[in-house]
Amino acid sequence: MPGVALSPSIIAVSDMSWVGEASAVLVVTPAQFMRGALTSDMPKHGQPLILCSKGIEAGSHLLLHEVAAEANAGSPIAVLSGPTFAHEVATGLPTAVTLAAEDEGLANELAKLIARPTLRPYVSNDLIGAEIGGAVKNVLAIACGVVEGAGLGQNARAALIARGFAEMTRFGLARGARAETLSGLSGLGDLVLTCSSTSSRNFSLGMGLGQGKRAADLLADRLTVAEGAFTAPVLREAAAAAGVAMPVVEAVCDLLDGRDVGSVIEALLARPLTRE
Ligand SMILES: NC(=O)C1=CN([C@@H]2O[C@H](COP(=O)(O)OP(=O)(O)OC[C@H]3O[C@@H](n4cnc5c(N)ncnc54)[C@H](O)[C@@H]3O)[C@@H](O)[C@H]2O)C=CC1
Ligand SMILES: O=C(CO)COP(=O)(O)O
Repeated sequence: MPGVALSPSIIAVSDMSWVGEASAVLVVTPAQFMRGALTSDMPKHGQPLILCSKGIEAGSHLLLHEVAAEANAGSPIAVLSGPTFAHEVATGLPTAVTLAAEDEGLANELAKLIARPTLRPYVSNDLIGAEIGGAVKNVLAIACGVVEGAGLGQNARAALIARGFAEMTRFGLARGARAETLSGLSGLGDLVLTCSSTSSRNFSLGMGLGQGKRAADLLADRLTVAEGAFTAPVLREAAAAAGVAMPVVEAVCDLLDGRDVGSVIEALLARPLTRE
């Protein structure tokens, strides 16, 4: 974000030896690189790690707080997640977020560190719920982008948000999340944000797919990460392992794998009728 100054209380580093100076570490690498970043050259000073990335680790199906606990045993862990387009936060537009830690005392302490007049953290002790909301909504945002790109209308988008939220809730509950976290800022809040704006990289990736472009070409052109593209196949596997049906997530995987939009939408709509 050229032209936007970081607060002097935040130092951005790629040289991990600086980390010792910090009172807390905001971890912001793309989800699939978090284990590597925390394992490699990061000195272990035991400060709280505040995980800001959204995803599920490929292969292990672990949530990122579980990855961080393995990679950096002994550091207290918190998750910061919610409807937060970075450019809006950076320019001081009003924003509310979930700040979750198992130890609510730690969450309260970190909330005081992070809060600003226009940035309002709400604390929680449901790490699982906070992470699943953020990871799943990225995949659903791709689906909503497809609806936009393919010109399928606003009814379809609203249906996808509601049915996608049902999928998020089923998967979240199966993995131990609490329903009220999933319907809060880091779940439904972030889902609504990213499913309705081209500011979302996931939504705009979906728009390209909806216009018939190839996923590989769209991803090759990107300078920044669209996490949903990496989360989708992992989520499909993790949902199958948990015995949870996620048809919208499966449809996104099919599109990312190159199936054509028309046949994927047709198959989604042709599933047997069922109870809400
Ligand atoms: N940009 C946004 O509005 C928000 C982003 N997030 C999440 O934050 C995470 C990062 O997103 P952005 O900063 O927007 O992505 P980005 O793509 O702009 O930046 C990612 C950074 O990670 C670095 N990186 C890439 N591979 C790496 C590796 N192997 N090891 C260490 N560093 C590596 C890149 O050089 C880059 O500086 C994602 O999980 C995203 O979902 C969460 C909330 C809002
Ligand atoms: O997570 C985000 C906002 O909360 C950013 O969304 P995108 O990664 O889709 O741009």
